[in-house]
Amino acid sequence: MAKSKKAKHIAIAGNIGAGKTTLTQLLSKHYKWIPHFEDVDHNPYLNDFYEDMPRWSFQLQIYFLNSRINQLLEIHRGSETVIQDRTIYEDANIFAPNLHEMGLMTKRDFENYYSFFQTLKTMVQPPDLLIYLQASVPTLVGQIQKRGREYEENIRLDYLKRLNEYYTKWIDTYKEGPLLIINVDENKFGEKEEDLGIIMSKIDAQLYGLF
Ligand SMILES: Nc1ncnc2c1ncn2[C@@H]1O[C@H](COP(=O)(O)OP(=O)(O)O)[C@@H](O)[C@H]1O
Ligand SMILES: Nc1ncnc2c1ncn2[C@H]1C[C@H](O)[C@@H](COP(=O)(O)O)O1
Repeated sequence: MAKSKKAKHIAIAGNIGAGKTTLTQLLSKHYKWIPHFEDVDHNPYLNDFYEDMPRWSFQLQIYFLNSRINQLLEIHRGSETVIQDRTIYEDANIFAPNLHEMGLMTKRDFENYYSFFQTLKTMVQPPDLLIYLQASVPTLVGQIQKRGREYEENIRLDYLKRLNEYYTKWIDTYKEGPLLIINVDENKFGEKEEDLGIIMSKIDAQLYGLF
C-alpha cells in the first residue's frame, strides 16, 4: 500500500480459537481503530450447526456471508479505520469448501453458495492489511477450551486440522494485498506485553513505514 494512503481496513484471519477477537480488542484500543467483531453471540444458526452440520451448513454460510458483506459495506461507507475480526475470504475459501469436502454440504448447495460469493466478491476490496494468526492444533484446542463456549466442546481435532490445511493453502496463495503472518505458538501476545509490542512494530512497519 502507498504510505501516503490512510489504511481504512485492517483484518485479522485465523482458525477457530487462534486469538482473532483478543488481538482485535488489543489493537483497536492501541490504535483507536473501530472493531468489527464476528456475529457469534446473536448468530441464529451456530448452535444448531454444531449439533447437525449437514442440516445447517448452507444456512450458516449464507448468514455469515451476508453479515460479512454488510460489515464491508459499512467499512467502505465510513471514514474511520476499522479492524475486522475474520474476513469474507475465510468463509468462502476455507469453511465452505471444507464442509463440502467432508460431505457436510451438498455439491448443489456449495456450488450455489460459491457462485453467490463470486458475484459479491466483485463488489468488495481486500483489506489494506491482512494479519494472519497461524496456530497449531494443540494451541487452538487449548484456547478453545479456555474460552469455554458450550457448543464448541465437541469440535473434532480433524475438523481443526483440516481447516488449518485450508488456511495454509489460502495464505500461500494470498496476493490480494499486504500480509503479516504471526505465529501464535511462538508469540503469546495475550500474555506477554513485549510480544504484543513485536506485533505492533510489524504493523507500524507495514502501514506507516516506521521501524
Ligand atoms: N495469544 C494468546 N495467548 C494466550 N491466550 C490467548 C491468546 N489469544 C487468545 N487467547 C485466549 O484464547 C481464547 C480464544 O481466543 P479468541 O480471541 O476468542 O479466538 P478467536 O477469536 O480467534 O476464536 C480466549 O479465551 C483468549 O483469552
Ligand atoms: N463460515 C463459517 N462456517 C462455519 N463456522 C464458522 C464460520 N465462520 C465462523 N464460524 C464459527 C467458528 C466458531 O465456532 C465461531 C466463531 O469463530 P471464531 O473463530 O471463534 O471467532 O463461528
